[in-house]
Amino acid sequence: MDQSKEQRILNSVSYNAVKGDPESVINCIDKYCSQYEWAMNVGDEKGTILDKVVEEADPSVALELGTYCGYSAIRIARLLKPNTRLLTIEFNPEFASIAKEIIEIAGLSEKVTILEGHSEDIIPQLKKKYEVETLDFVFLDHWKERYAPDTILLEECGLLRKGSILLADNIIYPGAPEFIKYIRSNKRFECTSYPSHLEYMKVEDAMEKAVKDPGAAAMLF
Ligand SMILES: Cc1ccc(Cc2cc(O)c(O)c(C(=O)NC/C=C/[C@H]3O[C@@H](n4cnc5c(N)ncnc54)[C@H](O)[C@@H]3O)c2)cc1
Ligand SMILES: [Mg+2]
Repeated sequence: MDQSKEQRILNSVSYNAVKGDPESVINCIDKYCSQYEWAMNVGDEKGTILDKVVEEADPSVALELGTYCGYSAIRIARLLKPNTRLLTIEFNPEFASIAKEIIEIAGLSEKVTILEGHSEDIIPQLKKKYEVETLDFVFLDHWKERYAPDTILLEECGLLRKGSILLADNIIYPGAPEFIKYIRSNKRFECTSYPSHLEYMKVEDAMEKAVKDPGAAAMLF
């Protein structure tokens, strides 16, 4: 049976990237996906926006929804301080195992925990099973119709605090209209849109940042 695209991405990383060097893994995936096979990694243009928001959040505990091949997990984890961690949820077992190997090649296995399963099943386990108090940063990049229900679920599970930062990919393409409607009409979130382009393409796309109760957090300091 011939290999999947994701397996071919792993092959390229395994052959071309410098072990233990996250930047070389990021560059290798971007090169492969822009030259040979398009894949739904956040990519370098939107990845730069992701980097900036992660640096702003400076998270102790970060969550990603939709690991895929681990590209954005590596972008996030490479910026995390010592003794901080990224939890990333992925329900496709093949993608989870490929991501695990790619994250290992980047030398970031200590900082990243891949939680295999559906976000709607795992989010309610984060506090007790994964010892999460609250999440400082959440990157949403899974099925777009799950963005809104999972944001509501994060709230219901008491996982968001004053100042928690959410960042959502693909607000224009494929689009996440229910999420945008929910988050922009929710007084407790301050939203910012970052226009960009679909990974490896000239198609318009955007990312949306939503900060929970920003004023309150600001008043604390
Ligand atoms: C045909 C076509 C192709 C690409 C595009 C453009 C385009 C561009 C992009 O940046 C995109 O992010 C996307 C996109 O669809 N992303 C969906 C990403 C899913 C990954 O997350 C996993 N997953 C999905 N739901 C869950 C869930 N509840 N719990 C746990 N894991 C989940 C899946 O297992 C995948 O690993 C699409 C538009 C149209
Ligand atoms: Mg995406």
